[in-house]
Amino acid sequence: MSPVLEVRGLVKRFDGLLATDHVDLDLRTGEIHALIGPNGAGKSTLINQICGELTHDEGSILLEGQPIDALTAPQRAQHGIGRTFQIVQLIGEASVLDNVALVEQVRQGRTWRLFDGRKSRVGLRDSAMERLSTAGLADRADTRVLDLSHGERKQVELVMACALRPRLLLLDEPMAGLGQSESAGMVTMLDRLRHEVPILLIEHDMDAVFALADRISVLVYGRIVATGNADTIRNDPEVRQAYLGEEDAA
Ligand SMILES: Nc1ncnc2c1ncn2[C@@H]1O[C@H](COP(=O)(O)OP(=O)(O)OP(=O)(O)O)[C@@H](O)[C@H]1O
Repeated sequence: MSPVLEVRGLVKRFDGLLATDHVDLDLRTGEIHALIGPNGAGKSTLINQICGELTHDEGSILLEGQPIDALTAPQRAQHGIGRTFQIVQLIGEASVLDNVALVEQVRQGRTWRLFDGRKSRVGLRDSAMERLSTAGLADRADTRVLDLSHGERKQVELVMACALRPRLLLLDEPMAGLGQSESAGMVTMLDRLRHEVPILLIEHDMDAVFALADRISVLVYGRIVATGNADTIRNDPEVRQAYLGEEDAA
């Protein structure tokens, strides 16, 4: 079975800088693949090329075996490349359940109206409630989004991104700005979601990365220097040197 996402020989140059240096990477069904690396290593640049916000100079990107190089960012989103925290916007005055139900409604191709009849409303709310239960957020269903904590909002955004049923999710630092218990909540939630949608995860929180990732790829100066499970990465000499180098510089 081909990987959900395959990046082959990707190159991105900014003037003289090689920001992406012949990167090969794949994302498989059911996995969380973390992309880590020091500041400026090229993680965001790589993710931006995958979702189509940046063009690449060389190489190819395949979604379920099909090249998507010629597709624009909106077209890639339509083909199932999902990315929080940009693709969905929360309606603060509405409940968590209604926010998720609205995304269900949009996915089902209905008009953007706050529910057009009791029957459809019940169906959409049932689907939304199921999603919230799977994510461990059922007890917040009736809470207004305005009344959620920052971490809970990020979790709801993630549920909404999943309600669009993407083929994969690109997550750029989902733990950023979260407190300790909120990070723990996000880790639990991502752990549950991996079976629903494969995730390419950029994250600086190494505890979260080591807790969640099936595989980890390490990017240094635009180049993947190692890919493997947590133990392989922890013991890789080039990785240790890259991170030690960063500590020395601090
Ligand atoms: N639009 C741009 N024009 C020129 N250089 C850029 C541009 N975007 C990024 N760069 C450079 O490309 C390199 C990689 O940047 P990028 O933001 O992808 O790294 P990163 O690994 O995501 O960093 P961080 O962890 O700090 O977010 C950096 O040297 C950065 O200065």
